[in-house]
Amino acid sequence: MPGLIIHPPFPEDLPTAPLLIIDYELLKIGDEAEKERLWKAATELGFWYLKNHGSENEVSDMFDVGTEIVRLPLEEKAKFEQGPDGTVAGYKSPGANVIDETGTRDVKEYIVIMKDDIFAWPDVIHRSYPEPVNVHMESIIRPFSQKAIEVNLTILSVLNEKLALPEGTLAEFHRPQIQSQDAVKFINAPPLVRAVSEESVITAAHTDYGSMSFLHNRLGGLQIQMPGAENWLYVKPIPGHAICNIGDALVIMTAGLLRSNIHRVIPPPGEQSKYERQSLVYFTRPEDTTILRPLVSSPAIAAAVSNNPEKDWDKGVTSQEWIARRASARKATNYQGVEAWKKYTAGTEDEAALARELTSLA
Ligand SMILES: O=C(O)CCC(=O)C(=O)O
Ligand SMILES: [Fe+2]
Repeated sequence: MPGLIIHPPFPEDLPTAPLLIIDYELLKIGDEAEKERLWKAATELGFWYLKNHGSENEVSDMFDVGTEIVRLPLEEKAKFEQGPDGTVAGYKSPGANVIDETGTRDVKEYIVIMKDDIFAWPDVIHRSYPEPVNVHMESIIRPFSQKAIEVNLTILSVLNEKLALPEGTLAEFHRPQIQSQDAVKFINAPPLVRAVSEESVITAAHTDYGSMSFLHNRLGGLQIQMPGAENWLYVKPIPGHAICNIGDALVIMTAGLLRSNIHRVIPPPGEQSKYERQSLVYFTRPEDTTILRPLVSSPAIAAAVSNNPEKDWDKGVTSQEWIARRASARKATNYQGVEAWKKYTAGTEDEAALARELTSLA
């Protein structure tokens, strides 16, 4: 039973990133002080821990499902390979993605199950999946997704209020029943001893593509750069706590008021490196046809736009196009050298400086 593995603890002597711990129960009852702390976390760092999220059992079951999938023979998993066209749905085999500008291939594998397929099942909207997905769809994958959507939409509603957007504005762009690139992702990376060298990253530095990510990991390895700093700090996993972060779509929609922080994954530290590293994310992303541009019905966002006329926040692409560009540029088969890698994998990381300037004014 994968769930029974006892991992060594995260080393005590490593510097870690000071993420705020936000209490989901308090957010749900509308606690003003907690909403203010969420706003601080979302604007200053874009990353925070979430406790009392009420999905621990669903998360644990999802780790078991994910493990069952990655244990299938590679030939079986390969039938569901994502392909190079920018779709995020399906299986990604080890080596199918690039982790740096020189074209180094990755060692991790992952399976991405789309929200639209989860709720339409047994009908297929985007694609089909390995058999364990069908077996556990109704009993595990759908209940987990429901909880994750509830958490992410609750957070979006607090941010909507803090941004002084007309009520329900962010919710209108994230209706669960409308097609989007929302997805559950389960990632599996081999132990250091087998295939990963200490220098090699598991996941290249990136910002997330969408709106809100609800992440669960058990071993260290996730790292972030604090605003303005070049060095990487570990985000220490805390049992029962999710890690939440903002993605590019919300940076663009808020003209930089919210922050999508750069992060990467390296092999787990110390004794933990001897173990397989698994993680689970639910990505909430705007509906596919949403055009990424600032929501100027918020006075604060309108001011952020007009105070920075040189900044072109109107990306002229839909959410789906934004995601497809970034996802396809990471495929090893699409790798075209350093310049193309930089250009096509780019997210909103360059807007971070502006976001900082604006939040310090707020
Ligand atoms: O595995 C992790 O802890 C983080 C994964 C991640 O950043 C991602 O998949 O976007
Ligand atoms: Fe990420």
